[in-house]
Amino acid sequence: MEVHGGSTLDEVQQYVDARWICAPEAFWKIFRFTLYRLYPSVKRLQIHLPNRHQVRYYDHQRIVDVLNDERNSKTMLTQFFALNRRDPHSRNYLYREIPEHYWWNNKDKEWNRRLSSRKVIGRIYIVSPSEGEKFYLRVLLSHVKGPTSWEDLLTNNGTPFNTFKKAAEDRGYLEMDSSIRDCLVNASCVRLPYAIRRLFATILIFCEPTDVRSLWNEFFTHMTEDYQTNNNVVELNLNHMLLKDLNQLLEIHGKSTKDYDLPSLPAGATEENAIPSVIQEELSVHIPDEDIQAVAKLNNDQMNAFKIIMDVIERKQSQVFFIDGPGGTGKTFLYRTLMATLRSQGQIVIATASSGIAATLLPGGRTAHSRFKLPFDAIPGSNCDIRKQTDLANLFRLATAIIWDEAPMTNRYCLEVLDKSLKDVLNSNAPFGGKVMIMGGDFRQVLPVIPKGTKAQTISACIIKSPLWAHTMVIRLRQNMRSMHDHDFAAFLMRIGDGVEPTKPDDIVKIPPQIAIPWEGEHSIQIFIDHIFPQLELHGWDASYMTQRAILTPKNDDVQKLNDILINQFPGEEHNLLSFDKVEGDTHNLYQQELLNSITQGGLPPHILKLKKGAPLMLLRNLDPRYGLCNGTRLLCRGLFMNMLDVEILTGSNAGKGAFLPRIKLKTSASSGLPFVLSRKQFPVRLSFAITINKSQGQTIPNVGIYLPRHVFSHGQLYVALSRGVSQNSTKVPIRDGKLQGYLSKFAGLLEN
Ligand SMILES: Nc1ncnc2c1ncn2[C@@H]1O[C@H](COP(=O)(O)OP(=O)(O)OP(=O)(O)O)[C@@H](O)[C@H]1O
Repeated sequence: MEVHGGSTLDEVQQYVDARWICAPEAFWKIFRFTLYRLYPSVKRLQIHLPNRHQVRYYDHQRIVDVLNDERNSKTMLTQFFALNRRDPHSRNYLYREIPEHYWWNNKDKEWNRRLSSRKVIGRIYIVSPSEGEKFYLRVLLSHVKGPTSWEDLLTNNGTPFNTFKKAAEDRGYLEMDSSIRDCLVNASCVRLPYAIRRLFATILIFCEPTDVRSLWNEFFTHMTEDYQTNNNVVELNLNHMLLKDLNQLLEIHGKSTKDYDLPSLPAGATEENAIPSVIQEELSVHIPDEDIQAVAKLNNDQMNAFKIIMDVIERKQSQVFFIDGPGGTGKTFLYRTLMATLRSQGQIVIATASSGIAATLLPGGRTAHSRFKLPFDAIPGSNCDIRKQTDLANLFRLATAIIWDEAPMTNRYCLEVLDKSLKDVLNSNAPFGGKVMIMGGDFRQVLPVIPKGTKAQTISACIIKSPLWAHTMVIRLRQNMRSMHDHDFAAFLMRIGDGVEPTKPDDIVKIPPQIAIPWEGEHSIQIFIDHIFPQLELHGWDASYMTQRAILTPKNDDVQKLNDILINQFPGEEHNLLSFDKVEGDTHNLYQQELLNSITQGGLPPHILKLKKGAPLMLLRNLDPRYGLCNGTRLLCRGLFMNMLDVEILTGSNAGKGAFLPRIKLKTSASSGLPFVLSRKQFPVRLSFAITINKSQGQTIPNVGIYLPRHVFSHGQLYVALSRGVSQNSTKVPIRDGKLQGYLSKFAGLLEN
């Protein structure tokens, strides 16, 4: 609106003139009420290169005087260095954290200790990457605590650097072009050729290397070292052997060496009549001796199930089974016995499970999604990606039985999609194309996850709601073998699982006194930790100690809090490995690093991965399910480098084996609630002293702690957590002593935070 006419345009005046003040606003102003308020207040922090800060002066001042005035040499940043030189307390903070503890005295140009508890947030001014050194200075200031001078900031481990970029690179704050090569260089020092081949395949799939051929040339000898020692073979053969091995490793992710810039296998190198690798792989699954001998150990229920299933197989009939048993009744034990018996007769059993971690407990186990090539979101009408003429279809034709553990966690449509596809591939109208299908699980445990779904939606997604359920023979296992030496505990678990344990108001369950650790304040958390991880400082590197224990809690935030406490108590030198975060397609750098680094999500590794050698980890991606590297696999950190982790597998049928992990790009999913896709390049692991309850499903944890600062949030979680334990004496839950409605007792749940 233009109010003033005339040639000169005064925007400010126009705004003032055009203002309309309503009566309430007028009153507000007349009575001088506050017009705006910002809490917590935000303090903007100056950033500049050495001697490149702004200085303000009046026209009448002489430049020489301005330059000689000592006040003009002082800025928030230079005074931050000065503060760190004189005050040891401030050295615990980053530049941006300083305003929370000190206030900027502009008159004296110095940082003074803050006495009030007013909350203040510090923000360093934004610097674009195009500003070069200033940008790298900001990167350093965002990560280095307590620098005392420019020189201090430019020095790492005693080595001085002449640019901020080099100093930031040396500290591991910048992504280096050579990171993939460095990863392979580190791995080749350990000299485990099979692990280097596996790492090479993982890099091809997850790291998008640009110059594959030069990596191949450089690390060829390291990848083929064991071929040379095992066989007296010539270079060409080595080439073929390596390509074939890589092909097998890539196949699991639907890739082959042809997809990369690698030498090609000559036509004759793949024998026409050779057994296809998917079938060969199933035929060569290792059969553990203890599984073959396990038939003699089966209890009555297990033996009954074993006989019924074997009878159907021997008669070459088809049937769908569901092994229904509460946690610890030996469902996995039964599948392993069945598999060992059939496999030792040369038959093929396809072993799958709904979760990666349950799949690793079965020899040759794979996740159902990857083995059946199920669509990501199965809906009625979708199909598995199994084509009739493929080797995979032949594998299903040849298989004697299919096992699907933890089936109740799966959406019923997955089951129906598989049924439809197998009918098509096997040309049969019988359920699952006439195959013997052995599903199993426990409906007391975690059910299919329907994001933001109601209880009714969860129930209707259950497999029992599928028409296939009518064709399913349910076989029950009743005896709890996990806690068979503690009958009271087994009975308590059954009552919790069946929902018949009496509850107090707010659905709080009374916990038996042997399990309870009374909550007497924050120090009780240490007592709790000491129960589960006794003498932790003496057990760095102890794989058997680590596999025997874990703390379970419903939420990721609490997992992180407990892991932080435990890693600080763990012996050894601490290493902080930082992720490289960016927003997909953010060419204008709209999102600042601090924001991206602060994003934490269940499936993402943390920005700062605090590690010590010998500490337990958990893998967050299905890197190589055949080799036991699944989402949820527990690992032990044997060695760590800037771009490579050397780990040992702790759980599942590959326990004890080693692997190398590269940094990989992990992205947030559409359900993250973020308005952008965050891409984080980090090792796909987290610490695993503490894990979420959902990740523990299927595992036996002899010393288990359950930390419930708040109610469990989904069906079956309390039961899953408690049923990981073997007895009351080795299961611990901190609880709050409380008097509830005149009833003095101990209750699970609700610790004060
Ligand atoms: N017949 C048996 N003899 C000896 N030990 C057994 C027997 N059956 C099961 N176990 C042991 O009991 C423990 C629990 O068994 P398993 O993991 O098979 O139970 P599960 O029903 O699969 O449990 P979950 O539902 O929690 O996955 C394991 O340590 C297993 O070795």
